[in-house]
Amino acid sequence: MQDDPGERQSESNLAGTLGILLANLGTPDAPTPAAVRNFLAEFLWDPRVVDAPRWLWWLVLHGIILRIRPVKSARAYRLVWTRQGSPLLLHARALSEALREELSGTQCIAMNSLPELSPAGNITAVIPPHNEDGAPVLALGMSYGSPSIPQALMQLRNAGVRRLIVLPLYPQYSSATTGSVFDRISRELQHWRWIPELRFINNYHDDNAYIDALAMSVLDHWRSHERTHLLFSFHGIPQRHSNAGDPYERQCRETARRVAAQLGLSAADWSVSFQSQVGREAWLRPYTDEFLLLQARTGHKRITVMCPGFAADCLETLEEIAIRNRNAFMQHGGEHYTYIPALNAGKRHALALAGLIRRHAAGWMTS
Ligand SMILES: C=CC1=C(C)c2cc3[nH]c(cc4nc(cc5[nH]c(cc1n2)c(C)c5CCC(=O)O)C(CCC(=O)O)=C4C)c(C)c3C=C
Ligand SMILES: [Fe+2]
Ligand SMILES: [Fe+2]
Repeated sequence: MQDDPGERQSESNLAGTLGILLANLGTPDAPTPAAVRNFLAEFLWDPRVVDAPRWLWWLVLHGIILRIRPVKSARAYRLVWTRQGSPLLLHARALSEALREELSGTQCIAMNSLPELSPAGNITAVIPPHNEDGAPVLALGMSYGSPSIPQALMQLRNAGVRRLIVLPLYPQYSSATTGSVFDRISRELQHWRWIPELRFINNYHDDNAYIDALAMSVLDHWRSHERTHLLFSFHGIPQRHSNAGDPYERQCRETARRVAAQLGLSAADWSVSFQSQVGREAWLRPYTDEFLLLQARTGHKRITVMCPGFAADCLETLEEIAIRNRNAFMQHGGEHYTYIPALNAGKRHALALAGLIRRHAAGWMTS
């Protein structure tokens, strides 16, 4: 059990700062086989990601996968790696900064001024907590690799956070991603003496401002690129997860439907597909790579692709969609292929996430 600095704080600090934990998947520390191996060993051992029987999976993972995949994946990572490191981490850090900026005019309501606690029933009293301007404190934590979720939680705890909103940067809920964030947090909090108040954002697949930001990013793109058939490509999950009640596929399709409706597209103008499948079992269909080859040969030879499930560009969008699938599409008869970047640290994205946080902080914040 870890002692909590909060326990040693004065009465006035019981007000407690509001903390925001932005969570994402994680990425290797370097585009090398050794670093990718470390990352994959942690990631692929998570039973939410691969739910095969443990002893069998341990043998397959360590005996086969971790001997082959790190070399292949490191090669792919090298194609998108930047001077400042992994694109996923760079974009997530920039988004976190943009969100901090967006929330900087917002103040926490002190715990002891909540309506039910205030004798006067007055909720306007605002006591600035530890950070100077009273704005929430943000930390970025990854489910695998670093900065880790435990590191982010520690940062928030050291800043005096007593109320915590967790925002997994996955617009569509899936057990493999959002569920893993929850597991990682609850595992860490088992060691804390004083657990903070906690709100967990489950998904935001149909949030108006998120849909709006996506639709505007398409329009922005089409201002300087040809307007073509629009493909919404989402990361896949095993079909089995979907059959067992994971709402992911339904939420992906709803996001796409809402964006298409906002753009005024007819049914023939857009499609949905699922990318990045791993292993031999059936994943959600249609597969993005197969769908694109079919289009290149006999369907829409001019295509625009976006990946609304990725809050930040990463290996799966930059290497798989913008490079690998593009090359295959063009080599098999395709004529035009462009990729619309993820929302990343864009103003509309930060605004959408800030709105989401404000709504989930009802009673905890004032603007
Ligand atoms: C093996 C099972 C996997 C499941 C299930 C899965 C679901 C899933 N993943 C994301 C988002 C990302 N995945 C990323 C990389 C990645 N994913 C898998 C496997 C599964 N993903 C692997 C093995 C890898 C590593 C790269 C590789 O070797 O191909 C990333 C990018 C990380 C980066 O460093 O850039 C993201 C983001 C979602 C949203 C999802 C389910 C909905
Ligand atoms: Fe993945
Ligand atoms: Fe991949």
